[in-house]
Amino acid sequence: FVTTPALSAVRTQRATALNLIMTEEEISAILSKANGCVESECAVSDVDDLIAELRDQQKVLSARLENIMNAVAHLQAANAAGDKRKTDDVRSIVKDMLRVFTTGLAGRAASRLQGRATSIASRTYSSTRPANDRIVIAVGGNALQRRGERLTIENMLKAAADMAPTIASLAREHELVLTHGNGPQVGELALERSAASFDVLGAESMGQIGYVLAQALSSAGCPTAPVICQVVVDMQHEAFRDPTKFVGPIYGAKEATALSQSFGWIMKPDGEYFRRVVPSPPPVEILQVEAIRTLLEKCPSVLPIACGGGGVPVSRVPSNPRTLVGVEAVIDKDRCGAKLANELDADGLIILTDGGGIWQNYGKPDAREMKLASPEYLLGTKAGKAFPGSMGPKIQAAIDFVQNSTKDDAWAAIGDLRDASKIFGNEEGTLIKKFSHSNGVVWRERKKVATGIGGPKLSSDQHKSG
Ligand SMILES: Nc1ncnc2c1ncn2[C@@H]1O[C@H](COP(=O)(O)OP(=O)(O)O)[C@@H](O)[C@H]1O
Ligand SMILES: NC(=O)OP(=O)(O)O
Repeated sequence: FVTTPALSAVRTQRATALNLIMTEEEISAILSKANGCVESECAVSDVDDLIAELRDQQKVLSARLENIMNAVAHLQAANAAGDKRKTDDVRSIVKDMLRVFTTGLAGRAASRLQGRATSIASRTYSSTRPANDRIVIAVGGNALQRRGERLTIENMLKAAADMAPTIASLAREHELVLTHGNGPQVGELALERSAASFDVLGAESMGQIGYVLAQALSSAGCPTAPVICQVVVDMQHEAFRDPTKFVGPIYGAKEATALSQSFGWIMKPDGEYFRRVVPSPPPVEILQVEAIRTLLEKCPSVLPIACGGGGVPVSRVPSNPRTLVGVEAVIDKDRCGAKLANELDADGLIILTDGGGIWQNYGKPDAREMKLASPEYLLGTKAGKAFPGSMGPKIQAAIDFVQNSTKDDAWAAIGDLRDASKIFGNEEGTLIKKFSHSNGVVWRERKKVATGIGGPKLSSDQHKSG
């Protein structure tokens, strides 16, 4: 922009083009500070004032630029479907983009208030949810590593790049915190360095995954701040006597016995194969929660990535509780995500997997998927207590979040990452919230057998060692 009074005449003639950059109000705020400075002695305080004004404007312009980049990413994604794209959806995105250009310049205060909520939003999926909910989204370690593929950084980057537009699109509409699993990755790191302890390996996996997600999300127009979180656990918890968390690859029976004898690993069956298990105590205290809250409140355009891998497990030394020590464990990221969501007073918790929602009689011919379930219903079925396989901790996390929330309409959802946008309208996945009719459960009509979407997870689909 130009900082001479002559600008206003030019501006009147080319109002539309210039208004896309700065409003009259914003330009005059800068001009008045600059003119005041030039007309006086340019005192230190005057220049400081001008600098502060310019910095403020710089932030506003960066946010606008980001909105435009988001619009481009969103339109590209919508247009990529070619002949199969839904024209109504594309039109709705373009309308939202127009709204950004016409209402997004209503002055600095409005722009700050709008934050991420109205930056650029496709509202195609939010018809049943108010925009700008505060939501914690948990993605599984398996979402970063497609089943059947080797766990390499290259494959992780590819999986993250596939996932990023979905998360970026939700982040434009809602106030998100992203958390992620680390089961496959932390197990792989443990294979490389068997002497390292799981707190350190956990922190390393968080750094690795946080970086990969940050890179992919940034390319999708969504700036992030990965935070390495420490999470206090109770060393007396029974989880230390009965390790349950699967980490790393699968092995055949002979290989598993040999590894157990060589390294003292505890191996448990996972389907027809075996996998290493480590203790997984519940999270008691998330030490960086205030930092995450501050990020949400002060930097609305930045998406915090927090409590990855359930956080680094630490315990307090009983004789000096300020002193922390690392713990040999891997916390479940869904349970930690639920705690994080409660502590941030979130509206929702979404747990994204590479399967569907919650199935009854999972993997059997008479399987059916829950569309809507109340926490009470889930607690009363084996789902809430001893649901087999990996779904148990997810269901428990959803129940914990909804029941511990101070909000009556708090909700949790479990579904496939690829269906993330449809989860909001309850078109896909399972929604968990308080309700009393229909005995606390509504079944999804159309899917009859859980052998396609949400079908049984075969161990042979998982990544193998090496
Ligand atoms: N009752 C069930 N309903 C749906 N999925 C189930 C059920 N029981 C086990 N699963 C399996 O759990 C998987 C999700 O768990 P997991 O792979 O551990 O998730 P993450 O993505 O967090 O690593 C689904 O893809 C599905 O194969
Ligand atoms: N820490 C954790 O729960 O990781 P996964 O989701 O990958 O199992």
